[in-house]
Amino acid sequence: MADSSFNNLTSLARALSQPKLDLLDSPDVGPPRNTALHPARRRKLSSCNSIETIEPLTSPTTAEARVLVINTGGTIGMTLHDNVLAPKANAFVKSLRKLPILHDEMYAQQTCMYEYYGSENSLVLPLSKDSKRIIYNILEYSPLLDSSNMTTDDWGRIGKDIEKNYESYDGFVILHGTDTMAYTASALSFMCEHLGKPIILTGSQVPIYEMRNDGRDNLLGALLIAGQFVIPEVCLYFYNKLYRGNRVTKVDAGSFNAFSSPNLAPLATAEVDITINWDTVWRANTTAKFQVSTELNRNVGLLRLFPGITSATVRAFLQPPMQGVVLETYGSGNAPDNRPDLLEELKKATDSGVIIVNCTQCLRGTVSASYATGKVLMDAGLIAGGDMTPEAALSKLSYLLAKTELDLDAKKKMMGQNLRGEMKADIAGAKLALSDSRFIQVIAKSLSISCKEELEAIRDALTPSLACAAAKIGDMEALEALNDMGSNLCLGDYDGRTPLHIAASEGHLKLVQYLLGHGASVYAKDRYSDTPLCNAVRFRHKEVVKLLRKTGAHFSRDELEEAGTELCSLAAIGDLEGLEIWSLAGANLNKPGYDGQNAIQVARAVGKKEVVAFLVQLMSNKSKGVFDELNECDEYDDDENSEVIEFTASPGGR
Ligand SMILES: NC(=O)C[C@H](N)C(=O)O
Repeated sequence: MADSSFNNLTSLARALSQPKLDLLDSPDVGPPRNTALHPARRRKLSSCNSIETIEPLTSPTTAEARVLVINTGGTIGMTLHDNVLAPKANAFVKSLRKLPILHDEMYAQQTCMYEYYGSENSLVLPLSKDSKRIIYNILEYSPLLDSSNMTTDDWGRIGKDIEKNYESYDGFVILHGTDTMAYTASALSFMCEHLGKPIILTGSQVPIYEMRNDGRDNLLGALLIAGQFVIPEVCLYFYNKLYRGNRVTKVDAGSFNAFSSPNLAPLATAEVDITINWDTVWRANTTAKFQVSTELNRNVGLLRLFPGITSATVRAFLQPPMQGVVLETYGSGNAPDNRPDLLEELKKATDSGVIIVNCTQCLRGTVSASYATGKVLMDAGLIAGGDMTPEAALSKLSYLLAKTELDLDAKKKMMGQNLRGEMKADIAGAKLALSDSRFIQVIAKSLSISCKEELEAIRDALTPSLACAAAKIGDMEALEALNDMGSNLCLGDYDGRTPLHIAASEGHLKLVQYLLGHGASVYAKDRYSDTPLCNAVRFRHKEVVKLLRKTGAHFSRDELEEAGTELCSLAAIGDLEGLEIWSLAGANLNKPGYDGQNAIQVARAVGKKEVVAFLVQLMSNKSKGVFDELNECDEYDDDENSEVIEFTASPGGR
């Protein structure tokens, strides 16, 4: 095992022995820019009357992040009517505006936030510990629902709204009642394909309007995580913990600590600090774009076994139009093996094409075929649901059964596979243990370290820089070795620059592809708020830009605003390559610059006919949809390192 770990020290040595270490002399490291307010906002700001008279509220290192909050209802926004709790419309935003921990009115006024983002539903958190401002917009549904009233249509509505707003926000928070939150979280985790940004469901047990409540903390924690960390998962945040959404279940109706994730440790804990368990975070490992599949099949159900259940009950439950059932069995997936009447009903249903998944009634643990009483269910054609929660198994069935492009066998196969971290992956696919790595062994020995936590701390301290060094020189072997020893290839260096930023800056297409296939995020921002796409554009790597765009990378609203001025400058100097790459990256060629003229007008004004012709050609190609061959992926697909994985992914980018 040790041979395949990081024993290829030549590549490490190569990476480390570069005369000048990558980031220090990297051309993309410039003086810190003022990311507090983008120039477009600053321009607006200068037109605000009050600006001369106020103290600046932002430091040069403050960055802003944007989060969309979708308020679907739930106790968090309820009030008492006739002695029972029910949702109250149009009250939530007004109430938050009066809470200083959830809204900084002074910042909003002084930075002209409302002029830029709209005044009705925009709010901003106070400055975070990491000097970030999280601006959030609340989209309130009508009617607001107690989550007991929600259906699959409501899940579809949430999915569509996320898809519609995906490029405008860094993360999403869904306010939702707790009663069916685990179902919605599970369903969204499957519906959101190739997800690259955090979607966090939260709510509360006591309305936010009451003096003692858990709603404020839950909302604040969810906003801080959604705005500050690229966790590309559908999560659930409650009582200081962030969970994977498809691993949770509601376990307590009367406690603030209402949810449990029995088979998976939390993804993050919010204590003195917010600590992310990056090793557990699930990554799409894909070069495909985010999309939401809102088609769900409603002919699914949950059937809980109990001693003495009659075959008539089972038969009635399995009648058409039923197409998929989660059978909640005893212990490690057991059912009576002395009840041929029951087993026959199950077998008849699976033979006729109903998918039946075996999940345990126990809160913790997995189904296995260790008992004769478990094996009979396999023989009856049931699919082992591993350690999935019934909520996850049900919504997975609903999602897969709606996929018209899959035949029954493919659906059955995928039911037993891990698609979004909802069940434990195959042991056979497990990677090296950390302590198997020779590189880590050598360091641990020289530092007299033996415990796992210290080993992990060393790995996490060293490997981001090593991975960036490898990315700088295009050393694929070193990256693979780092990946094999369990390193998280999405972590950034001291400037928050990830290996993907570096590979994109250097134009190492193969490495960019490898990193995207191993959990790297196109949405990672360095301390200057630059993404890998910004870097690839800046250093003119056309193929990298295409691949990043294909994976869903996009400019921010501010960057798109600024693009007009950049395009005008490029047009004025006749830089055709620059114009093409900005266009490839998604810039609107018609966008005016600071003086109101667009690139074509500037080119005409300075007499650059070839630029005018080039821009006209680019625009007409773009409008015909043939412009950038973004959908032509042969170039990437036939590469043996390419992993365009449609549905599966893995934790920690491995
Ligand atoms: N705590 C809550 O949110 C419970 C409420 N009945 C709901 O699920 O909407």
